[in-house]
Amino acid sequence: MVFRSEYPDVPPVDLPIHDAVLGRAAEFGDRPALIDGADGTTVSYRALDHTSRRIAAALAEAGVRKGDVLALHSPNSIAYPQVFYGATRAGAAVTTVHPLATAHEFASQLRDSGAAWIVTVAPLVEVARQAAELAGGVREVFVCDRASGHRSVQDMAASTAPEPVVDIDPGADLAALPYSSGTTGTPKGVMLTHRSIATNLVQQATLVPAEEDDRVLAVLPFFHIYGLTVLMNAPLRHGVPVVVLPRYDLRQMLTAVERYRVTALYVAPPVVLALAKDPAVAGFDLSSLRYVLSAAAPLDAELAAACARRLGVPPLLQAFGMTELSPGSHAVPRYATDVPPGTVGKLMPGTEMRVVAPGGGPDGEPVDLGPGQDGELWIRGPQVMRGYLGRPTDTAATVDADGWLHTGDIGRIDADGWVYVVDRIKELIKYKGYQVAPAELEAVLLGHEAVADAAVIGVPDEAGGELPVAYVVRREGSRITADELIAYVAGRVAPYKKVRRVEFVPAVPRSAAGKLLRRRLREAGAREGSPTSP
Ligand SMILES: CC(C)(COP(=O)(O)OP(=O)(O)OC[C@H]1O[C@@H](n2cnc3c(N)ncnc32)[C@H](O)[C@@H]1OP(=O)(O)O)[C@@H](O)C(=O)NCCC(=O)NCCSC(=O)/C=C/c1ccc(O)cc1
Repeated sequence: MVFRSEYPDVPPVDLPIHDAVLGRAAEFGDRPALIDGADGTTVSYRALDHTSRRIAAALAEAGVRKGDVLALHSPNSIAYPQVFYGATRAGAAVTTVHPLATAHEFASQLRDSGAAWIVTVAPLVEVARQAAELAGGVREVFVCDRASGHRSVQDMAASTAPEPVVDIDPGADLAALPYSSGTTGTPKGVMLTHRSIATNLVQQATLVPAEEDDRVLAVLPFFHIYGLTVLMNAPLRHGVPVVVLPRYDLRQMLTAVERYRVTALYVAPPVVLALAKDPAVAGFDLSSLRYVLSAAAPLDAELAAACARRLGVPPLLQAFGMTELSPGSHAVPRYATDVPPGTVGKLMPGTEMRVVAPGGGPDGEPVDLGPGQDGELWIRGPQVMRGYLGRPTDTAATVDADGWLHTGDIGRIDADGWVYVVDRIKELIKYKGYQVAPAELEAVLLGHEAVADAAVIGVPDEAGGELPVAYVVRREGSRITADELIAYVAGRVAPYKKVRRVEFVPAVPRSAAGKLLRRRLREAGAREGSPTSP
């Protein structure tokens, strides 16, 4: 049984992403496109369009060619979109890098993506240099600000080189190459074409349209597809100013909402928790807010209601998607009334969904379920990724021959077309809306000489959503402590991936073939209530 969107189809947007987003920049002219939420520096639409063209010219002169991959390694800033569209105009695909990635993590991404160019910022330039050295193949490291020995994007924006003429095929050429763990394993490059991202903008805007006088706050990171598309591409396409913050800090966020009269807040559940409960919220004038949308991780319905009540905004909107969906497949319509609590919304236009029984029928064939029944959500539409870069087996395991993306999430649809996500079959841990791949942490733990075996699972946590917890089998004779192992892992991974607790066990569950059975650990934990209490 295939569920179809109730909205009229949208035609695919066959434009390069910079044209899809900045096509009306001249019309928007001097209107602010980007406002630095910390110091108020403003970039107009005209200036954004102009600088992105000049940066493209300078990148082309430096040697960037169509098909190259450029790694963008920076917290949110008003330079970020300028570099992004500059790179795509030069024909490059942008692989976005977490600013807190370790040099090793960054080097893996550089190697895997084949990136030849890096754009970073002065505080991170050392890590970028190390990563480039480890990976090899990087031709130049640029900076958005200033760092000696590196060309600055600020100077490149004044380049007099000719703007490159690049023939982009929107349906085939990649605009972005974010990394996602998908349903299993370690991070993989998600191939998103110009067309998949641009079309998803239209799909999304059908349900959550921008108003002429909206102001969006970009506090979530641009390096994730949520930030890149919903906070950067989407508002800029409609002439809406984006107030940019470098990182999440509750007071700084509230100050920016008050000062710049922000109307739309796009967040993840940990921010909803703070908005609902933190005493600081009461000290700010947040009356400009018209709506709050939460995505990236499951949101508790009562928490959502408490947040809306406190802020005096309509019930919180949710959206659902994943990096592999450019990123959206469902959203609660901005102006809908009578929205049932807890729903992630309705199918976006041009999007189909199946709800499939996990495990399938007797021969493993998919068994479709009807409304009200819980199953794995399968999605098909123009927003589905082209695949994982260089990984045909992983791609085939995620997007089947008929184009259905198997999300790894369990959900259901009700008789009115509202969709709910209730569980997850993929083994990925979601910490504050960030993906943490258990296999990656297990590999780090197994690299320690005192560790004979290890398994990592997520356990529920109010503030983080889920916390990565490790079950470790010590080598005979070893007396290593939990704290020592926690510190060992923390020294080797980005902070959001830290193992938060370690339990020593005699063995971790494995199948006869040696496959780790993480689900067994989770089930054991659920039976005991608190599997990991110290
Ligand atoms: C704003 C959050 C929610 C909370 O921020 P935070 O509490 O400051 O923590 P961080 O997560 O930034 O940092 C992790 C840790 O690193 C630490 N950290 C911080 N900066 C430092 C430092 N410079 N040195 C060292 N340590 C540090 C920080 O203190 C923290 O430590 P700890 O408190 O122990 O966890 C942040 O986690 C966040 O942005 N999460 C969202 C991630 C995200 O965008 N995911 C999207 C994936 S794509 C997706 O789901 C798509 C959805 C979608 C679907 C459909 C649609 O239509 C639209 C969208």
